[in-house]
Amino acid sequence: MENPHQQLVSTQRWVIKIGSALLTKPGQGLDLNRIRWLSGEIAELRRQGKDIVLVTSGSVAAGMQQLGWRRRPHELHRLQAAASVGQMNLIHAYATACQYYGIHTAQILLTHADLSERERHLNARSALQTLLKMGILPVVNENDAIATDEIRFGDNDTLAAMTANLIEADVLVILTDQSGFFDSDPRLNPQARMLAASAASNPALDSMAGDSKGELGRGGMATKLRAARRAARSGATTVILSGKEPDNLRHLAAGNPVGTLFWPDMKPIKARQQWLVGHLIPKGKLILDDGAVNVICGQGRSLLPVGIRAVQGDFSRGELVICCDAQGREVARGLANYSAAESIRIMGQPSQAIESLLGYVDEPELIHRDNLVVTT
Ligand SMILES: Nc1ncnc2c1ncn2[C@@H]1O[C@H](COP(=O)(O)OP(=O)(O)O)[C@@H](O)[C@H]1O
Ligand SMILES: N[C@@H](CCC(=O)OP(=O)(O)O)C(=O)O
Repeated sequence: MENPHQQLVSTQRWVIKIGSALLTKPGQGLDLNRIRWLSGEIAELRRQGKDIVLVTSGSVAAGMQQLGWRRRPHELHRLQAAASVGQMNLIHAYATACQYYGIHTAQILLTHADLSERERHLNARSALQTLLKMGILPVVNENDAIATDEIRFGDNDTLAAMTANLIEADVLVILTDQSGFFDSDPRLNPQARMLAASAASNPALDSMAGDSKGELGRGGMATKLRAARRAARSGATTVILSGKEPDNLRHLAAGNPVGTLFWPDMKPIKARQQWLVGHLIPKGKLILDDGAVNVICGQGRSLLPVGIRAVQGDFSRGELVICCDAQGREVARGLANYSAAESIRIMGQPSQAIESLLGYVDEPELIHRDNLVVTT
């Protein structure tokens, strides 16, 4: 591809994520100046006709400064307190900066649970779509005040990618403190070289992305790479870009080669299946024999109990499970028709035996093909 950035010129719907590393300095709260000029850049993209959803970090750092805390706390209840205090300031900073450009802003706070429950997922999507239609800039963050480990996105890279899936964005821009994605962590290796572009699924990228991060960041590059791959599932192109250089967003919109671009090279999955694999939390694992792997991956068939060799975890009927090959590599995800205890009793057996083994039969398949998504 000659200049893969060129394809961004004609794109319409962008999710832009602004990370903690960019917005805050340890102990100094929010960088209001940066919020102001980034808002100006976003205003310019909107003037060019793009629909923008902003995903922003910064609530914990802002709250820490207001509460006079010098170190990011580790205890969940103190993080929740800092985030609740800081979120007020964060949203106020964006609202004020955007008002200057005549832009109305709206706050959307999400937890993983909001996106994993189908009805709430659809509600979040329609809320974002309505705001975009009305010309309002949605400003999204994790609802840290109520997020426990069970329902946490964990880092805003994941939240931004899920938001991109949710609204089927064309582009996900991850603004951070580095100019792009390097072949090793530039914080640790001064010789590291930045990549201009890559296919999102390129396996060589895995060993390049370090998990080191700034004092206030959560994910490092590893979560950004995972976010790029997640966004690619709904067909989005991701760009990791420095949010420190004025005009970077404008350059990007003009098709200039700034940052590192990851183009989607996997087949896009339908909206419902995306929700299924991307938003639900897996509750267990099924280990399949080679025959079962071949028919579900190669022929798009349902998974029958006869192809199961082992069952792990504790899941109920209707919950998401990961399907792995005999080597433990994930090959698919899907909604189980039987609980973990029932699956153990019927594994390795033909479907006709389910009734005699359990005393009842719900479905002949352990996972029906409509509820099964191949993920390799
Ligand atoms: N391959 C890599 N290329 C660029 N940065 C990397 C890489 N591996 C690790 N990093 C680190 O990731 C950091 C950015 O992640 P993080 O601090 O979580 O930022 P943010 O708060 O913007 O999400 C960089 O400052 C850098 O040290
Ligand atoms: N929701 C948190 C942000 C989480 C976080 O730090 O994410 P990231 O910017 O990806 O490192 C906050 O607003 O402080």
